[in-house]
Amino acid sequence: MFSEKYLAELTNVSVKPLTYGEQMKVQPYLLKDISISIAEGEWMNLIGRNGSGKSTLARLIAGFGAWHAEGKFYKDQSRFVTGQVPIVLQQPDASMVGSTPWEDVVMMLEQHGVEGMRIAGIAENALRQTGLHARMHQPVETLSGGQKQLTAIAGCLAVQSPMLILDEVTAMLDPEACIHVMDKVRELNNGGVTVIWITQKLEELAPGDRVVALEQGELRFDGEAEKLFERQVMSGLSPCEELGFTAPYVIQTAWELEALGVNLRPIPMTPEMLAKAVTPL
Ligand SMILES: Nc1ncnc2c1ncn2[C@@H]1O[C@H](COP(=O)(O)OP(=O)(O)OP(=O)(O)O)[C@@H](O)[C@H]1O
Repeated sequence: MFSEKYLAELTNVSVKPLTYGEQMKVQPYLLKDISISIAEGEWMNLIGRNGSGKSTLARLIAGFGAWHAEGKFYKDQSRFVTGQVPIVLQQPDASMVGSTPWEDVVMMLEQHGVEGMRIAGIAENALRQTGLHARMHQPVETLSGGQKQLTAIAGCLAVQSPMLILDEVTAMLDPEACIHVMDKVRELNNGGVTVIWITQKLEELAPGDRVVALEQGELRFDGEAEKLFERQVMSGLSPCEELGFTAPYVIQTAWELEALGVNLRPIPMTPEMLAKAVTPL
């Protein structure tokens, strides 16, 4: 159930590329007729294949980008200090400007015109929130990819954005770092920060999460993660399969069990949930 208080709302939004000619013929729209609302405190996963329009949608919500957009777009400007939503990108080095996490966050605050006397306290707090406090003076080149991503996230938190957009931030991290970054961002979300989590890894979806799926710039699914994986009676396929995504191993196992007549609804999304669902009471 999504809250009534929207931070951003798009109604029938379409985006056309700025360049015309050949590109317009192959791809007249980058996004087509998108209606979507993002409630305060929500965790929204945005999924889709390469080129489906995820980053375009993220940049539109964030307030960056150069295209022709049409339709209605509302953002609660009173909640965004700078009017823009910070985006953390896939490449850990892309967002680092300082030579240590401390310097990076301080520079972010200076850029946003935060009063000098307040900067140290805010920076320290943001680095503590992301678990980087003990490493805040460590040279950037000695930080791991995950620690760099957490530094970028700390910078976003420091400027008090009520929303964070994370664009495939775990794509270049090892499995342990992925879990660490994900846990930290979940913690921030539990504390009230609205999160748009862009991913191609469906194992990152958690039970009860909202999932929004794009295909060739069009909205193809907006609902709970469990529904993405539930096979329909008529077609025998789940929205996940219809969209051509590979389901996580635990979901594929659940489908096999369902085919054998085991009733598994809601569909178990973790190995623990699956084990519990098939264990006789
Ligand atoms: N400003 C622009 N002008 C023209 N075309 C653009 C522009 N921005 C993006 N595109 C095109 O729009 C399509 C969607 O790109 P986008 O980066 O949003 O997809 P994506 O789902 O994030 O892909 P990926 O997973 O590969 O990052 C692509 O075909 C891309 O080339």
